[in-house]
Amino acid sequence: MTQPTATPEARRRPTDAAADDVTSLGRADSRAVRRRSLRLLGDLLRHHKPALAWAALLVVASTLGQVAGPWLVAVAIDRAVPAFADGSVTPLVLTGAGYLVAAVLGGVAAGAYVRAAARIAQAVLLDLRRRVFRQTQRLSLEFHESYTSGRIISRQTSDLEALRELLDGGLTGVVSSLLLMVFTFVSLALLDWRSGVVLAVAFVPAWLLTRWFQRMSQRYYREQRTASARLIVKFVETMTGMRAVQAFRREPTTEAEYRALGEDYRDANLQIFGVNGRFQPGLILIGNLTVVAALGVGGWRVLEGTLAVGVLAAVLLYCKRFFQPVQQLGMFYNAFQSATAALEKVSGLLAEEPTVVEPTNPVPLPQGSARGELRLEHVVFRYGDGPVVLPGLDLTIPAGQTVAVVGTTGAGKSTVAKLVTRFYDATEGAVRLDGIDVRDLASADLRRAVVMVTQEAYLFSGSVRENIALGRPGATQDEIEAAARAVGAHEFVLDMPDGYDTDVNKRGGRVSAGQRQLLSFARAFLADPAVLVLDEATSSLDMPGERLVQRGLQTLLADRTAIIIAHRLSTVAIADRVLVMEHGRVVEDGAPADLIAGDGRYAQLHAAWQDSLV
Ligand SMILES: Nc1ncnc2c1ncn2[C@@H]1O[C@H](COP(=O)(O)OP(=O)(O)OP(=O)(O)O)[C@@H](O)[C@H]1O
Repeated sequence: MTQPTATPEARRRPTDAAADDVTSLGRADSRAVRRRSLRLLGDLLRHHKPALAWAALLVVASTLGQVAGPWLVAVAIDRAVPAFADGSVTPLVLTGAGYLVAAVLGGVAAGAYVRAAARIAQAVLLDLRRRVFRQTQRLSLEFHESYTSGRIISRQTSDLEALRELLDGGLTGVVSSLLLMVFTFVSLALLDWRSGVVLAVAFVPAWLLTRWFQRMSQRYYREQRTASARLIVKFVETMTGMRAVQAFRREPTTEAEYRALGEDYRDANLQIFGVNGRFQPGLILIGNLTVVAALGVGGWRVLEGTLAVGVLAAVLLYCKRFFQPVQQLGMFYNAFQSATAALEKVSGLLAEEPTVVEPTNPVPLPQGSARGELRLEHVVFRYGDGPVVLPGLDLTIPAGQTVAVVGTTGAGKSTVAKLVTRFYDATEGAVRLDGIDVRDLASADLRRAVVMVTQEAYLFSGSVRENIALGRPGATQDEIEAAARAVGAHEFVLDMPDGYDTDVNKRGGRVSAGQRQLLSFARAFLADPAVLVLDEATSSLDMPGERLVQRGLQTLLADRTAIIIAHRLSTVAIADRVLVMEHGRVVEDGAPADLIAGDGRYAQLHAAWQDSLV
């Protein structure tokens, strides 16, 4: 029943988000990344088949309208004008009318095509935006602890923006340009195959130049996107850590780092322009040389009398037109490259699998709710393929017991909290709630039974009421107030400008660290879990604040299993049992009074703490 835990090897997928910052991929990886991007694109477009077919019809119609022009010019010069000279006006009127109809229909179809393509593009972008957001919420904490928020922001912003730019105009242009080239070539070959050969020969250097451009710009676009992501990451990191930056006078260093990253980004952009600067004129040159060659060969044949003047005119128009879309294609190719690189990154993010997986056949809790007995059975744990943090932990916490976990920093206390709350899965062994492996519990059941209150006590934008109600959506005002009263938050909430309706992000709605803590206690009280995990919950409080919180805490902990990870030994006093951890092992385990009476680690810690109070 238990889900197999992913091995570190299985978790490392070089083509996925882990390889995000790599700019030059090997051939196989590059192909895998491309396949993944195309799969995503195919999946996104799957729902738009009728609309795509309609857009394809429109673009074909508009291209036919465009390539009909030179053909009609040839007919007009070679047939209609001589016929007119002979007194017959009908051929000239018909070709003129045909030209007009082709031009109008081509224009109308082109307009309709742009609108149809834009509708598809916008729908695809909305879908992608939602997928990225849903995926980032779905992924486990392990992912978020390594894939920084800055990188996710750059997926949601600059990468989706690059895709938007392509889909908004570029792609429509690429499709119609390609089609125009193919149709132009076919029309030319049908009209005069020898000129078709001239064009085909000229296409070889153009194709080689385009391949070179593709290769170079692909590399530089990858570099550009990576440089842009790094820039965003640095910016977000500095902004979120502004207090630390200012407190430690890191401004000059961060500025220098940011400047260096900005220069990398500039250089990456310059490289792209360098490649462009060679590609565009190269193509123009090839295009003009082709026109010269077609004119030379065609002119000779006209003089020989083997080619009609009208056909030569059409040939020249076709040759000129053939290279126009190639140039356009080159320009769109930039947007295309940028978007491909973005799609590669976004598809990498979307291909990530949560490391904490929902069981396929969840085991229900007996009687629908948990009692709260926790058992860690020979739990071995390491983060990814890092060093072993917990070498083998056996621990039983009976339902209703309050356990304080203390120990040196880095001993593995928070790790135990993350395993009990199943933000991570044990590498070996099992964590059981009421005898059931937490990996077999539906996450809804687990989250209802086990609630974690962290030091940051995060408040979402919205009112105080909404923030408390997060504990139990649908709770009544009375229940919310009762929860706030129970933990001692009611009074200060009433003192706020709009009481429970105060917006926590508006002026006057700002709360202190201790008050925020109490609000998160109220939230947890309302959730009424069987097991409560408090990670460093009291460490940021001053003494009076702490006393207030201490009282709230006692109410909160009554009748439920609790694990408190605390640096403040005053919190430990309310615990039934203390665990002292060191290097991932429990080195002492007993009632606080018993441990203080002894001469172990906790007795020393306690004595040192008491000394610090006087
Ligand atoms: N997300 C992570 N990725 C990799 N290693 C981690 C991660 N979180 C913690 N560690 C490592 O695991 C070990 C235990 O960390 P943990 O946070 O559990 O310690 P702790 O006892 O809670 O420490 P503190 O009291 O300082 O919070 C440390 O060596 C730490 O470097």
